[in-house]
Amino acid sequence: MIKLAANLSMLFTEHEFLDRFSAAAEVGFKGVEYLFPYAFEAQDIRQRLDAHGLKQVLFNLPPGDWDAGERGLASLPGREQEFRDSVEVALRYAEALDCPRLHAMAGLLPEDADDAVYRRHHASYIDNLRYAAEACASAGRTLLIEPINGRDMPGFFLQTQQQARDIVREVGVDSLKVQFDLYHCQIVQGDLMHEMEAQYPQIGHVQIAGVPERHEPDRGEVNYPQLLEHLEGLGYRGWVGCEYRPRAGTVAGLGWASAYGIGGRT
Ligand SMILES: O=C(O)[C@H](O)C(=O)CO
Ligand SMILES: [Mg+2]
Repeated sequence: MIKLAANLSMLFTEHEFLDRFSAAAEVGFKGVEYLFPYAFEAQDIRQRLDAHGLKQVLFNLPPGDWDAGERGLASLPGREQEFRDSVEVALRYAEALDCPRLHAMAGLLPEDADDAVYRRHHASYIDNLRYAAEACASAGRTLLIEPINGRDMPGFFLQTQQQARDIVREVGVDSLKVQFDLYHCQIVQGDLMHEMEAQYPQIGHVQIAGVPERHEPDRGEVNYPQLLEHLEGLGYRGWVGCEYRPRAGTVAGLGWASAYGIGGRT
């Protein structure tokens, strides 16, 4: 059965962050993900996970200066030491939270990037991902890269599924996998069933949201029940992150999730 994880950066935002864990557990979630844990002491998060029987399934490496518009460090030339330091911070939190997956956001290309700039970003990306994937492998964890659409994140370095496959192959470290976000894939290229099958061997995590509004997955362009059934038929037994902004209240919008054991008060 598909295992849904609550994305606490988007769901249950009716509550303060540390109170979202109990809110998610209350409606049946067994796994949680979010953008970043770093504003909190790891033990404060760990206490919530343990108190509510939740697994920490994913979070992101530090992204650089998020408030200044940065969206990851992995492909940024000249920021290699900062990226390596971010890997160490993320691995410390992953150890404390027993989190098996870490997402390294690629970062943004300058608007006027020419081929030479693109190649420098690509070279930094490959070197940084190799370093991080080897560090994750040593810690028994998986490093993820995620194609993100250029409408939500203009200039994001990694946007297509084929680009992600090529980069995973070029890095050549088994612990590097793809975070397959079906919302982004539909916006960038569509053809979701085909892309799912092509990506399946290197899928390390899946995320979903309704397209184009990024609300609940029960509205919009994508037939998620059929896609998730197909994903399970391929043999995927990982988590599916619910990374969407509820239309009118998190719990009120969970009707679609009852098919996956979520939504009833526990
Ligand atoms: O936005 C997304 O889809 C990613 O999953 C993310 O973690 C960065 O925002
Ligand atoms: Mg995502």
